[in-house]
Amino acid sequence: MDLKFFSKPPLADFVREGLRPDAGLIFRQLFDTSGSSTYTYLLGDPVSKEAVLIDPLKEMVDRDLAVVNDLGLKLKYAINTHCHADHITGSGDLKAKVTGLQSVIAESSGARADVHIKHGDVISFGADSNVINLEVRATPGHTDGCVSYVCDNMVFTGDALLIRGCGRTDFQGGSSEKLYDSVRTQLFELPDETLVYPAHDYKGRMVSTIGEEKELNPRLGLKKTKEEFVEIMSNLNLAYPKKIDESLPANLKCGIDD
Ligand SMILES: N[C@@H](CCC(=O)N[C@@H](CSS)C(=O)NCC(=O)O)C(=O)O
Ligand SMILES: [Fe+2]
Repeated sequence: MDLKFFSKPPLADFVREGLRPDAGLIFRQLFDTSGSSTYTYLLGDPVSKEAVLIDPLKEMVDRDLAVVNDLGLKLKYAINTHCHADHITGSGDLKAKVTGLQSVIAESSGARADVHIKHGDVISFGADSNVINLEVRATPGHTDGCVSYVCDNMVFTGDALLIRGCGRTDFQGGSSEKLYDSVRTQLFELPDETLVYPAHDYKGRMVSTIGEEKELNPRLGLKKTKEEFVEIMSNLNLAYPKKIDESLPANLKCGIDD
């Protein structure tokens, strides 16, 4: 086995040790089987029980809240990596169901939210003795308002970097040149062991590492020049997401029905 690609399993029975040896981090990766192949991530502090969801879906809010309730967690934020084109965010429904919950998205997305974040900001939750930080890194290119969130040895990349792929760049102000620069300067600069958790996978894969993607990503791994990447992206010929016409307007309003 090539040890270069071996990383310590991030989860011990889904409770990761290491962030704080005495406390850890509650972590769940939840998958939408209804069509969008979206991953929603639940991160929680076992001490204070404060928790956040990254990229919740409207259709899956009840599933997410069941997990949150089972674990005795209190949701503080519904955090979005970008204004999604293929599904409606669960942020609006979560706000309606969870008192005090705040929605989060990048200011540059142009979408409505309670909290607008930008590159360099830090989103914090958890107890004073176990503060869990998400560092915001702007990773535009799939959309202009895409951000990734770094939490200790994990990065939540949204649609900027997918496992052995990346987000498309043919709508929502997408730019292949920008995406290449974002991945190279903001994501590939992270340690190779950093675990990559994307917003989607269409082939059943769940996690990768920065080291793997640098070596093996067929679109923008280190062997690819920007020119080669732009050429690849201009020939993807993907069909538009089926729900784009309902998703974009709804997500610009944070998924809240007027
Ligand atoms: N078939 C799906 C949409 C698939 C798609 O376009 N996915 C996006 C991410 S959601 S905006 C993407 O960037 N894909 C990149 C790729 O290489 O697949 C649907 O109809 O919803
Ligand atoms: Fe997207």
